[in-house]
Amino acid sequence: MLELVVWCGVAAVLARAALWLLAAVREVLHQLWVTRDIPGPPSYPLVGSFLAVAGPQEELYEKLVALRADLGPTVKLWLGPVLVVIVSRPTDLELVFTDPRLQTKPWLMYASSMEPCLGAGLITMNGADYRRHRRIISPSFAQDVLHGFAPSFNANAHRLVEQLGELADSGEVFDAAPLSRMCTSYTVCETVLSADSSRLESDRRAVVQAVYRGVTLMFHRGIRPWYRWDTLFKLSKHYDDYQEMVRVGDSFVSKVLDLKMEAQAKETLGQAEEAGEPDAQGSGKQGKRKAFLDHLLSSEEGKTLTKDELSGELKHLVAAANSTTSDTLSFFLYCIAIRQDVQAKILEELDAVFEGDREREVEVADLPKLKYLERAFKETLRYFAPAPIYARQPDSDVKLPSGATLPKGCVVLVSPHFTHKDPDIWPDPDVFEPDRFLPHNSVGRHPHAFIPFSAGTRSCIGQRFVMMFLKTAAATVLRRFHVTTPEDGPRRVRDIKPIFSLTLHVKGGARIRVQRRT
Ligand code: HEM
Repeated sequence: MLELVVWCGVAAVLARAALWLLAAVREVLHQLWVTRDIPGPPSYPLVGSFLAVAGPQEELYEKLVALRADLGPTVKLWLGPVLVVIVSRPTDLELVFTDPRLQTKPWLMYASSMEPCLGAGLITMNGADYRRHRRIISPSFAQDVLHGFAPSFNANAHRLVEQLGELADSGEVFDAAPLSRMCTSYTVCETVLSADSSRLESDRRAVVQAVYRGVTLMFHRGIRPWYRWDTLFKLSKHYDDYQEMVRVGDSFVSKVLDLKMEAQAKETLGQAEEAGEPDAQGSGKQGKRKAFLDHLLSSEEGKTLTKDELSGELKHLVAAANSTTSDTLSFFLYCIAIRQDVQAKILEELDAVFEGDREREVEVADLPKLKYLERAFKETLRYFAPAPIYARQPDSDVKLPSGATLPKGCVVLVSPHFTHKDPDIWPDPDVFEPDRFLPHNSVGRHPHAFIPFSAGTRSCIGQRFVMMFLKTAAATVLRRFHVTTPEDGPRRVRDIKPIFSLTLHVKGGARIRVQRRT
C-alpha cells in the first residue's frame, strides 16, 4: 500500500513537471512565431544570441549601441530560452509605459537579482502590493516636502565646495565621481532617511562606500543567471563582498528605524526636548525639516507598513537615488569642463539670477529661473541616461503601433540610449547641445523621446528631487569654481566613454581640474 502511495506521489510530481515543461515549450514556440519578423543577431541552439552581448562589462554599452545601429529601433535577442525585445520608438514606448498589460517588472531582471540584497520595494514589486506601496509613498514626494530639503541640498553643496577648494589650491587633476557620490549620499541619507544624527556618522560613512559597490555587485550578479542560486554564487570571488554590503545596508536601515521609533516614543511622552540627542532632522517639536521617512511615518497609511516593508522601501529609495544622481552630477561636470561655451552660459545665467553674488545660498525660488542650467542637465541626461536599461513583461500579447508584437512572457527592454541617440528624433545626436530643450526646438518632438526617468505609472518617483538637488549643487559650485579638463583629457563630449552597470558610470573617472573664480 505504502509503495503505491509513493509511486502515485512520484507520478504526480513527474506529471506536473511534464505539464510545466510543455507549457514552457509552447510559450517559447509561440514567442518564436510571433517575433519572427523582428530583426535580431544570429541565434544558436541553447545559447541563443547570447554571444552578441557576451564579453567584458566595458564592452556591453558599445555592443548595444552597435545592435541598434545595425538592426534598427526594435531588436530581439534570445538569451538562452529567454526572449528579450528591445523597444525604442517613442510611439511604441508610449504604449509600453501606459498599457495595463505591460506594468509588470520581470522577475529575472528585478526581484531575483535585487531582492536578495535590498528586500522587496517599489522597484521590484508588482500587482496589488506595488500599487499599495506607491500610493502610500507618493505623497512623501510632494512639492512642499521637497522644498523643505533646500537647507540639506545647500549644506551638502557647501561640503562639496570645501573639498573642491582644497583641490583648487593644490591644482591637481582629480576624479569628480567620488566627490559627487559623497555629496549625493550624504544628501540622500539626510533627506530620505533623516539619518543625519551624529550617532550614525560612522555607519553613514560605511553606507556611502557600500552603496556604490552595491550597484556594481548587484549588476554583476544580475547579468549572470546562474548566480541566482546561492550555492553557485558562494563560489564567486565577490560573494563575501556582496554579503558585507547586504549586512552594512541592513544594519544601517535598522539603526535608522530604531532611532526614529525611539524619537517618536519620546515625542509622544513629551520628552523630545530633554532627549540627549536632539532630533536633527526635525521630527521633534522644534525641528522644521522633515525627511521622507518622517512624512511616511506620520501618515496614517504609512503606519500600516510593517518594519520589514519599511526597511525594504528605504533600501530601494537609497539605492535608486544614489548612483543615478551622483553619476549625473559627474557626467555633467565632465561635459561642461569640455564644453567651456556651455559653462560660460551657465555662469552668465547664475550671475543674472544671483545678481553677481557668489556666496548667497540657493533658494527654492531661484531654481525655476535657472532655465539654461536645467537644459544643460537635461542634455546630460539625454546623452548619458544614468539608468541605462529597464524592463517590463507583457501579461498577454501586445501589438505595438509600429506593427511588431510583444509576446506574453517576454522581457521588454527599454534603453533610453537607443531613443536618445536616434538621429531621426535628435539631429546630430552626438553633439552636446542644451538648447535642444528650448520650447521652440522641442515642437513636434514626441513626449516619450526623452525618457531618462522612464514614464507612465512606473516612472521615477524622485525626478523632481533630482532636479532640485542637481541645480542647487551646480549653482553653488559653479559660482565659485571654473572647471576644466586636463591637457590629456577628452576634447569632445563624444570622447567620454561610459561604462554599463545598473547605472552608467564614467569609464576611467571624470578627470577634471578646478580653479577658484575671482
Ligand atoms: C538622475 C537621477 C535618477 C534617474 C535617471 C532615475 C531613473 C529612474 C528610472 C529610469 C526608473 C524606472 C526604472 C524601472 O522601470 O525599472 C526609476 C524608478 C524609480 N526611482 Fe529613480 N532615478 C533617479 C533618481 C531617483 C531618486 C533621487 C529617487 C528617490 C529619492 C528615485 C527613486 C525611484 C524609485 C522608488 C523608483 C521605482 C518607482 C516605481 O516603480 O514606482 N530615483 N528611476
